[in-house]
This record gives sequence, structure tokens and C-alpha cells, in this order.
Amino acid sequence: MSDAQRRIMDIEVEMARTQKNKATMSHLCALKARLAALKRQVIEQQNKKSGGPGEGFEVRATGDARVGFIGFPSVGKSTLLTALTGVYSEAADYEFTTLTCVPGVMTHDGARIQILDLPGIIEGAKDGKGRGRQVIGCARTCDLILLVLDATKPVTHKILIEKELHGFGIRLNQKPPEIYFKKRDRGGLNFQALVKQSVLNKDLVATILREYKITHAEIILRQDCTEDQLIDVIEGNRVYIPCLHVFNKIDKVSRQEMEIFASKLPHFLPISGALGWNIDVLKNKIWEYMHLTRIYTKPKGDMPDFTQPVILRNYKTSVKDFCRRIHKRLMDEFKHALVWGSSAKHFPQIVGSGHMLEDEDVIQVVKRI
Ligand SMILES: Nc1nc2c(ncn2[C@@H]2O[C@H](COP(=O)(O)OP(=O)(O)OP(=O)(O)O)[C@@H](O)[C@H]2O)c(=O)[nH]1
Ligand SMILES: [K+]
Ligand SMILES: [Mg+2]
Repeated sequence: MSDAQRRIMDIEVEMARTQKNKATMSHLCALKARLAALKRQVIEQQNKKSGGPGEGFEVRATGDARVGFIGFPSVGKSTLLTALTGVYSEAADYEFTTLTCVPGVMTHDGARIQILDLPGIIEGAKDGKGRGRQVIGCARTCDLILLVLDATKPVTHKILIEKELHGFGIRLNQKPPEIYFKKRDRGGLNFQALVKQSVLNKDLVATILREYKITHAEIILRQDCTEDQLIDVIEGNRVYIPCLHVFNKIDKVSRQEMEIFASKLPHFLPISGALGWNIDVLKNKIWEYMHLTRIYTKPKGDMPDFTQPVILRNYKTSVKDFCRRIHKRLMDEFKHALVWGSSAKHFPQIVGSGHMLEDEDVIQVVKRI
């Protein structure tokens, strides 16, 4: 165990025995910042040792968006890939059947979605156990994570896996915090909260920044933020990915057990990959959770092409984002666009490149001549 790992343990112990209240808040914030910095240090050390960060697997990104399967061994990931995409990935009743990344493609509502079957991960994956770091590195590149769980196994597995992903900077079902943070060379701490804060204030922010040896900075909180969110922003390198918890093998548990899960867990979907139960519902959920936006193009004087939408992702739905998806240099020739659909005030609306498009809008780009 490295020195940093030992210090991480000490801090975790101290945090566990510190009660959370107003008087201890400053101390806890300092500990949390110290912990985050140490954890980053450990990952960087491991990257050095292994010759690079957990880059994931060499799989070419195809299609409009990417989904990855994360779960313990033998929960049924490969069986599910085959059920969703028809692509064969070896499935068997022993652990670590899958040793690499197997891609498939699912077509849904005009979008081509790449689905990645991945090796199972185990506790300690992020710290270098098994192929864990490679698997989690791959998960970071996904637009949606399917956390695949075995319904016959304890629900605590879900928490363990979430912890592994969290430790690697993946934030599930969270939006990026609305925090503006910029280091400065001088001027001290310029702190503004645009919304009433239930936790943070200038002193706590200063305490956290002190752990990073930052004394000059500008911080604007545009939402009610937690100390963890602020630390995430200072650390940077976080990814925010939607996640669906897929409970597989429900053919092996009772209906009552299922209903208990369903009532307690959000983002939950029971399925049976082997028997094909709920697979169509899962396909729809995948679509829904990815927040993809379909845009139909209309050539001048012609009908819109409703067969092949252009897919925009991650809420990047401006006309400019659309143009970039079509062609690198389209923006250079852009004059304005005509838009029909729910984002338009009247049909067609003449818009500039900053206009935000909505799902199933129709667009015609007018170029400068
Ligand atoms: N009863 C039942 N068994 C399933 C289901 N899905 C998968 N299995 C079985 O569970 C075992 C493991 O399935 P795999 O698809 O290999 O699981 P995996 O998660 O890909 O496993 P690794 O690649 O080893 O991590 C196999 O024996 C499957 O037949 C299901 O929905 N119901
Ligand atoms: K298996
Ligand atoms: Mg497998």
C-alpha cells in the first residue's frame, strides 16, 4: 500500500467518525478536498506504472451514440448484447467469459446506437484489479451506461459498482454543476452565490480552495451546490453520464421481490436477457435516457428527408452543432437557416447559428454565395 493510499484510509476513518453539523462542516470540507486530491494522486501514480491512463479498448466509435455495459462477471451482459443487437458475444456460466470489448449496433427511431459488451469488473477495479481500469476507461466514453445487475444477487452490488465508477470520475445521472470557477493570479477570492445556498458559503469555499493552495480565484455558484460538486469542478476531469440500472435474470426471482426493488430504486428496469423479457421496453428506455435529438434535413425546393435524421447528443442542439455534424466547414459558408418544428415560432422561422433545435425539427441551411 502506498503512502497516499494509507492517508486515504486515515481520512476515510476520520470522516466516518466526524458527525456532520455546522460546527464540523469546515473540517469535513477540508477532509473531502484532501481526499479527492489524494485519490487523483493514486490514479496518476497507477497510470505512470501501467504506462498510461485506463484508455479503454480499441473500438472505433460508429453510429450516433454509444452505450456501455458495466457489471460484475456473469450477470448476463453478453447474453443481453445478443438480445439487443443480434451480435454474438460468447456467454457461459463461468466468470470472465468476455475478455475484451465486443461492439454491436442497435437501430432505433432512425438512430444507430453502438452497444458495447465489456468484461465484468470486480470490487477494486478502479485500483487496477483485473481489466477494471480499461473497462471503466471505456465507460467514460459512453453516452449512456447500463449498469447490469443480477436480480438473484444482493442489491449491494449496485452500490459497489457505483463506487468504482465514482472513484474514476464518472458521475451517474447527475448534471454538471452550474459553477463557474477560474483561477487567477491575484485579487484574492471573488465569491458570488446567485442562488441561496444550503451548504456552501465564502468561508467554506475558501477552506476547500486552501487545500488546493488556491488563494486567488473567481467562483460563481449558479445553483444550490454541495461541497462535493464544488470539489468535482475544481478537480475537473469528471464526466456526467446518464445510467440505467438493468436487473437481469428476473425469470429467477419472485414477483414480490421484483416489486420491492421497483418501489425503492429509480432508473430501474427488470429484464431477462436470456428469455427476451422487456427487451423492447429496454430499447425505448435506452433511447429516452440518451436524450438524442433527431433533426431532419430539407433540401431547397424538396421534401424533408424523414428516413435519415441527423442525431445530436448531450443537449448540444444549436444550429451550429448541427452544421458541425454535417461538415467541418459548413459553418464557414453559413448565412442562416430555415426551421420548421417545435423550436420554431412560425413556419419556417429564419434563425442564426445560436438557435436551439428540438427533437424532430426540420432544417434547411442557407449558405452565403
Ligand atoms: N436465468 C437466466 N440466466 C441468464 C440470463 N441472462 C444470462 N444468463 C446466464 O448467465 C450466465 C452468464 O451470462 P453471460 O452473458 O456470459 O454473462 P456476462 O455478464 O457476459 O459474463 P462475463 O463476460 O463473464 O462477465 C450464462 O450461463 C447465461 O446463460 C437471464 O436472463 N436469465
Ligand atoms: K459469464
Ligand atoms: Mg460477457
